[in-house]
Order: sequence, then structure tokens, then C-alpha cells
Amino acid sequence: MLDGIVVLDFSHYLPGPFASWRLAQLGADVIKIEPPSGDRLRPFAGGRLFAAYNAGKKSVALNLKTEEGRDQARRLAARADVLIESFRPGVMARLGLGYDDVRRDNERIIYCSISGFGQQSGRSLLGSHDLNYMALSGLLAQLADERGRPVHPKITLADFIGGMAAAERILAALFARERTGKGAHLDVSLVDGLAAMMAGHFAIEHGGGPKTGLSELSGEVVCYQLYETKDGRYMSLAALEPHFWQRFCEAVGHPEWTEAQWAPARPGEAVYDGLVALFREKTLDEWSAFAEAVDVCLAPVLETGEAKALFADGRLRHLVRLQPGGAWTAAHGPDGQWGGGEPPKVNEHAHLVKGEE
Ligand SMILES: CC(C)(COP(=O)(O)OP(=O)(O)OC[C@H]1O[C@@H](n2cnc3c(N)ncnc32)[C@H](O)[C@@H]1OP(=O)(O)O)[C@@H](O)C(=O)NCCC(=O)NCCSC(=O)C(=O)O
Repeated sequence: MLDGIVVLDFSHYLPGPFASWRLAQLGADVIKIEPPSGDRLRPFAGGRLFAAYNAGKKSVALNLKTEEGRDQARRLAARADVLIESFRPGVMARLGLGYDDVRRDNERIIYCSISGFGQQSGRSLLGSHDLNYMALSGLLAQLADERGRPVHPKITLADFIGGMAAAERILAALFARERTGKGAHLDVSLVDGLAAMMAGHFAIEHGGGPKTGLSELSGEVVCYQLYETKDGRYMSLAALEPHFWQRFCEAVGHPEWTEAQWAPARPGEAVYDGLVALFREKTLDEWSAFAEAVDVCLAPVLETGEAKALFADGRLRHLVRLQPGGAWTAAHGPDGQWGGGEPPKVNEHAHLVKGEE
């Protein structure tokens, strides 16, 4: 779909590389501009995290603190369709690679600046990371334990939501460019991505409702709840529609619970206590088999390796990649590597600039 679209990606860590990875999956040609020391993500987890989101891209190492490096970057930018950067606001302009600099040679460029708090806000110039965005957007407070303490998630949600938002804006700008012939400067803020997710919570609270969003979805009712199994694992029951709940109650031999779909999920409440006891009668595997046999919106809470196995053997839909020509194929190799092939080595594609000299 994006065959022939060239994305020049100066970004580090996760949000920008995730955005360009999504575009690469749609067929774009992504060239990473890395400092000679490489993307800051490269050293973590033996390079595996970097590999997951950078496979299929090209790497050119440029020292942008030298005139030669900046010159080469400018020449690449003059030929690119999309440029992504995620430095602190002002960094690219100081390097002579800001939007106005690049636009002079390439007025069709779609220039995407990813930042924590936008290019111009009270916090714009402060450094920040994913945990800060989750904290400030109100999202982290929604991941609290029973005592109200925020739970530190083991995945960086703002980075990925922000990366998706960046890819979404880039696609919209490419579409607009088809109609107008004009490029654009996109100001994507990672905290904004989370604010979009929080819009429903903000609206409910603004209208005098709870600060925890919709109570039907926030763990307060028996039909939409996590239950512990005999082997200490958890099942997610999400029987929101009355027909699923009724079918569940009948399938587990408790048709008398049908009327109690919205009963509170509190110890001491008869139906809740009954469900807790019921789920403890079977193991995760036994409940998983039940969930595949009976259509009631029930699914096991899986660990990483278990989930990966489900994707890998096709029982969940594969993460897919669009190949030139339009065929969809699995985006991960047999060794469990995700993203469609090997990641580039630092400066593996140096010829992309040398060829021009
Ligand atoms: C992540 C940061 C806090 C890191 O801050 P800093 O370490 O102070 O970096 P800055 O971006 O301010 O500046 C980068 C500096 O590197 C220089 N620079 C950059 N590329 C090059 C190359 N190729 N060659 C030479 N020098 C280079 C650039 O000129 C700047 O120098 P000087 O101008 O001389 O300083 C910030 O980049 C930032 O706020 N970015 C926007 C939001 C973001 O990406 N957040 C992290 C998401 S990942 C995440 O949250 C997570 O995984 O956790």
C-alpha cells in the first residue's frame, strides 16, 4: 500500500520506531538515521527489543554534529516523503534540520515531530518518558490495586499508543497531500495519545460519574470480571450482553444466576462468592477448553510465551505484513522474531548517502 514511500526516521527508543515499523509493514521504505553509536534502544535486552520494532528497515549512521553529517541528512530529507523525529523540541532546528529547513528543499515533506508534551506547551522543553505520560494523563491512576496504589505496568503504553497516533497522522497527511500537493508538520505528543484514550473517563467524571470510568467495565460487576482458577491462574469473563451471560450461567449449571448479571463483584455477595468458588474448581487449561467450546466471551489470562504460541500456530490471527504485490504474510520468523526479518546493523546501508557523493 505504501510501496515507493520513503520514510526517513531520526527517532530513538520506541514511539517513533514503532510508528515507522507500522509504515514499513504497509510497504514503506524506512531509512533510520542513527548516531554512530546507534539508536539508544539497541543495547537493551541483548538487542531483542530493538530487533522487534526495527526489522526490515535500513540504517545510515550520521554524526549530525558535523557539517558533513548534516549535509548528508539534508540530501536524504530532500528526497523523502516522510520524516520522523522524536528529540526534545528545538533539537532538529539547532541541527539545521527543522521543518522550515527541510521544507525549503522539499515542500511535499510530511514532517512528524513526536514529543512528550507537544512542540509548544508549558512542559515542552522538559525531558520525559512513558511512565510520566501515563502518570500525567490520568491513565496510571486507573491501573491501581485494591489499596489505590498505582500498578506499574510491564509495557510502555504511551510509547505504543503514541507511535500508532503518529502513524495515523502520517497516513492522513499522505492522503491530504494526494489532494493538495502540500506536505505538513505534524505535532504528535505522547501524552495526547493517552488523553484520547482517557476522553471517556474525563466525560463520565465531568458529568458527575465515578473517576474510574464505566462501572460495567471496571471490575465492579460479576459478568465482567477476572476470576482465579484452581491452579492460581486467572480467567477473564466478559459476558456483557445478556445472551452471553445467560448462556454462561446455563453452561455452568447455575441458571438461577441469570437475573444477577450486574450484581456487585464484592466478597459477601452471594453470586460473586458462587462464581469465585466455581472458577476455583477447574484449572486454567480446563476453563480454556470450556471457553473454546462455549461462546460466552471467556478467555484465559496468558503469559507472554503462551500468547506468542497462540499467535505462532495460527489460533489467534497472525500479526501480518503486506508484501509488495499485496500478499499478506506472517510478520515473524520461526525463531519467534517479530517484525519481518533481521534488524539492520548500525550503518549497514551507508551506501545510500555515499552513492550520491
Ligand atoms: C527522550 C528525551 C527525554 C531524551 O533527552 P536528551 O537525552 O536530553 O536528548 P534530546 O532529545 O534533548 O537531544 C538529543 C541530542 O542528541 C543529539 N543527536 C541526535 N542525533 C544525533 C546524531 N545522529 N549525531 C549527533 N548528535 C545527535 C542532538 O543534537 C541533541 O543534542 P543537543 O541539542 O546538543 O542536546 C528527549 O529526547 C525527549 O523528551 N524526547 C521526546 C519524547 C520522547 O521521545 N520520550 C521518550 C519516549 S521512549 C520512553 O518513554 C521509554 O521507552 O521509556
